[in-house]
Amino acid sequence: MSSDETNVGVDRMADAEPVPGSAKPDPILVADGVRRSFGGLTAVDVGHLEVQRGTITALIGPNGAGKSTLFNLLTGFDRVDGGRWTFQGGAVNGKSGHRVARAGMVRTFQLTKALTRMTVLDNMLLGAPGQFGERMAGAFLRPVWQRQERENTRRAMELLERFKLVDKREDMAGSLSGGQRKLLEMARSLMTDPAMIMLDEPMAGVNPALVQSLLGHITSLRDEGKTVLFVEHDMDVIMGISDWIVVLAQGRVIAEGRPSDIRSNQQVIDAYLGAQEETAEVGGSDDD
Ligand SMILES: Nc1ncnc2c1ncn2[C@@H]1O[C@H](COP(=O)(O)OP(=O)(O)OP(=O)(O)O)[C@@H](O)[C@H]1O
Repeated sequence: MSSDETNVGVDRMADAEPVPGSAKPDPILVADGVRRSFGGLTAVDVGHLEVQRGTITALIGPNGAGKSTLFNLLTGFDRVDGGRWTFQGGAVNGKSGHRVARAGMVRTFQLTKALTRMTVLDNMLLGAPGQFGERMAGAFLRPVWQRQERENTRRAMELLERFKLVDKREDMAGSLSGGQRKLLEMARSLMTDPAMIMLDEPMAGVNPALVQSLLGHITSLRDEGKTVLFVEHDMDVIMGISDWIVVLAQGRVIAEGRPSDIRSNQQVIDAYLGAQEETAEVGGSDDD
C-alpha cells in the first residue's frame, strides 16, 4: 500500500505516541482549543491535535461526533467559538474558506445542484486559483488573465486525464455516476495544487468497482507528498488506507493511533457501541 522509499511522512511517524493530542515529528496542521457549540450542545471541543505532513489521516467517530463540524471550522467554513490553529506554521484561524484554500488547505465539496448543471470542465475551472479575469477586467490586463485562463484549462485537462474523466469534460456534471462525482470533487480540489486535501466521505455512494480506483488516487496523493485528512464511515476503507486515525466522540479526541492501535482500543469500541445504543434507544436504525 505505502511506498517506504517515497513516503517520508509515514516513516517519520514511527515514534508518534498513540494517545489523544500526541505530538507528531513534522505536523502540517496544529490545532489548539478548537470549540464550537450549537445552542447548549458542544459539537467540537478539541484540546490539541496535530496532523503529520505527508500522511493519510482518518478522522472517525460515531454519528454526531463532530467530524463535519471540525472540518468546516478548520477550513474556514464555520465560525469557531474559541481556539487557534496553524497550517504550515502560519495561523489560519479566522480566515475565510477562500483564504485557507489559498494557504494550501482545501476540502472537497459535494456537487451542489447548481454545479451539476455545469460541464465537468467548467466545474474544474471554478476550482482554479486566482480567477484574475473576473476581478480585474481591465483591457490592459487582458493578456495576463488570458494567459492565466490558458494555464487553468491546461491544468484542468491534465487532472481530468489523471482521474479518467477527460472524455466527460463536456458532459454535465449531474450526468456522472456517484463514483465519478467523487473523482471530480477530488480533481477539482487539486486545481490549486494544495499541500493538504481534506476529503469528506470520499467513498459515500461509490459503487465497489470505483472504490479501488478512488483508494489508488488517495494513496498516490500521499505518495507524492501531499497530506490527506479524510472523514469516512467505511471501516474497511479506514483500516486499509490510513497511516493514522483520530477518533472523535462527543466533540473530543478520545483516541489516536495506527489502525492496529485503534482496532483494539476499548474506548473507541465503547464510543461506537454507546452511540449505537443511544440510536437504538430512540428507535433509530442508522447504518450510515
Ligand atoms: N448547524 C448546526 N446547528 C445545530 N446543530 C448542529 C449543526 N451542525 C452540527 N450540529 C450538531 O453538532 C453535532 C456534531 O455534528 P457533526 O455533523 O459535526 O457530526 P459528524 O461526526 O460529522 O456526524 P455524521 O457522522 O453523522 O455526519 C451533532 O449533534 C449535530 O446535530
